[in-house]
Amino acid sequence: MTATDHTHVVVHPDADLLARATASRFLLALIDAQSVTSPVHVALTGGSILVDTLRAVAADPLRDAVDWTSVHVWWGDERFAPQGHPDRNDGDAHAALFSAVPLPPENIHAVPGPDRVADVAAAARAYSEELERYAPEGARVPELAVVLLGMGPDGHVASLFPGRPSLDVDALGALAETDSPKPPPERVSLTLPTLCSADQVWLVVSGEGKAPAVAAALAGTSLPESQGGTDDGSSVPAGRVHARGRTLWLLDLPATTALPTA
Ligand SMILES: O=C1O[C@H](COP(=O)(O)O)[C@@H](O)[C@H](O)[C@H]1O
Repeated sequence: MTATDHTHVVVHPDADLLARATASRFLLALIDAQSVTSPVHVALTGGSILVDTLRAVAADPLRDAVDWTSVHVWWGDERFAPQGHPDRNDGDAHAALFSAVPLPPENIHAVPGPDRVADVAAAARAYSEELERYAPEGARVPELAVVLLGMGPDGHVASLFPGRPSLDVDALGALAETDSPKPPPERVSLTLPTLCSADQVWLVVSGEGKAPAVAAALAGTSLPESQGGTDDGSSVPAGRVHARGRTLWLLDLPATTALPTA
């Protein structure tokens, strides 16, 4: 199903197939990107289906066709917690994937936690500086080949939540969220323009609980306040992410149940 010229919706029967198909698609995208450029920058986030996808990447034989030494991993968002804290997104990704592939530790760009910087604002500043260090001459952020995003039932992506001022930050880089409606409250997120600067953004969403947010995002509308939305007609955050190249919605069947039937 095609939603617009650059936004495409792909539906898989269940969450397991969604994770495995997304994993193979991701590995092919890396192999493809490596045929024309090096290094290749990607951004990951947390969330249940994303971790299952990373586990499927580790189990996919295609992983051996990737030159992991030229892959750089960034975080779409990270919770402001010390290294090794269970709240952090990077711990899950390490267990699911990084421990299984020859990705050099220096290519994994972790967001600093309270064990390394004074506060969440300093963490966001440090991450923006790190992004700029890897950006092409004159740019603020690296060229992200693929950004993998999960989505919350309220339509949030990375740590950009409905109705929060962080959604309107128009600078490239990272921002500090100090009052996330989903715990923990302090997080660092890539800004919306940074997500949209990627060549491809893939929104990977599973489960009926997220179906209303999928439908709202694809229609460009809000959710009711009772579902964590703003009820003001503006698009849920996920619906505001449009990649420079292709935006892919990768869904399982239950996540499509609120979409209008063709
Ligand atoms: O808080 C977060 O939530 C979203 C979605 O998580 P899920 O468990 O409902 O799939 C995630 O994508 C984001 O990175 C994370 O920090």
